Amino acid sequence: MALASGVRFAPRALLRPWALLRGTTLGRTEPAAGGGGDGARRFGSQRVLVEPDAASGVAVMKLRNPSNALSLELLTELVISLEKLENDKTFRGIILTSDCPRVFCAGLDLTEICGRNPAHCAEYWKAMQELWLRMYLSSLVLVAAINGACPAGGCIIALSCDCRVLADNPKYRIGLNETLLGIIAPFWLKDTYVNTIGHRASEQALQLGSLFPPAEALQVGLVDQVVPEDQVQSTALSEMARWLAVPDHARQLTKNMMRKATADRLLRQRDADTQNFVSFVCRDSIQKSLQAYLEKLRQRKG
Ligand SMILES: CCCCC/C=C\C/C=C\C=C\CC(=O)SCCNC(=O)CCNC(=O)[C@H](O)C(C)(C)COP(=O)(O)OP(=O)(O)OC[C@H]1O[C@@H](n2cnc3c(N)ncnc32)[C@H](O)[C@@H]1OP(=O)(O)O
Repeated sequence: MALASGVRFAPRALLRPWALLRGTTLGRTEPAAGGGGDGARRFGSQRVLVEPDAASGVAVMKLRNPSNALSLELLTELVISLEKLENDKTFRGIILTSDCPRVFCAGLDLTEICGRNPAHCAEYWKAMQELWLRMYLSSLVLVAAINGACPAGGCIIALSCDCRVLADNPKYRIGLNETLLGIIAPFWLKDTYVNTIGHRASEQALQLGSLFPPAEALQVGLVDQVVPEDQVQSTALSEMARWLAVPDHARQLTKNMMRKATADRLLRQRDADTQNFVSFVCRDSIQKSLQAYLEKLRQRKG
């Protein structure tokens, strides 16, 4: 499997991705609902459903994990689906959206870093880096159709797309709220934020752990459009058409020119970033606060 980073990254899950997917449908195709014609074959895995439309060259990728928390399995399946579409010259764009009601993506799956050993935390963080690198540098047009809450790691997934359409629901807040959980966004999340909303707005939002409701997210430039919930998909398709109207080679080279320095910064320090992450999250104090936070989330549900 070609990796965004070259040779250094080899987490067990990605060296043996199919092992994680035993019993799932990844790689199998089936007719899309209401489809059946050319390009209407969907494929997917347990946690990622892909509905490709060969005629338009656009695939809709739907996340369907509980709360779409970014578990190691979800990260792995996302990378595999992305790679599959990148390698198929039929496709020029992906609309990324959620199949879970009210949640686009709940961010890092905290159960992957709470009560786990350092080796697992390292494997998990490398998978997170890998997904970000692949999405951020993807040659395809990525449009996020954000149809639910989008905190922290969820916001990063959205920020690594080229364009964001958010449903107009005050509960669907978006932002990097790490500080409120007592954790610190690593430099590459910070860089992605700065690249999108500018330095001053990022400085404020990161320190305060702001989660922006739709109107404010639009105002600060975190999303490109806010539309009624039932128009998120159609607006994402219109945005996609606008981006696909540009010749691929010119758009791709321009994207690379804009993003490469940010990605290279992580590539240069990937191991150190992993070590920082692991030593930070494995601290007793951080483990205790992660545990308390997870407990609060579970109780809130009941
Ligand atoms: C100095 C060096 C520094 C180095 C770097 C160090 C650290 C950087 C690292 C970290 C970066 C972190 C980024 C993150 O992404 S942290 C995760 C942040 N996410 C959140 O805070 C979201 C929490 N979830 C929610 O607010 C709600 O669940 C949500 C609004 C998303 C949905 O609400 P809803 O009411 O629909 O669903 P719930 O009933 O609350 O949840 C259902 C179910 O899901 C569980 N769950 C939710 N989110 C998570 C999660 N992020 N991880 C794990 N599990 C999650 C929740 O507990 C429920 O579970 P269950 O009861 O059904 O078992």
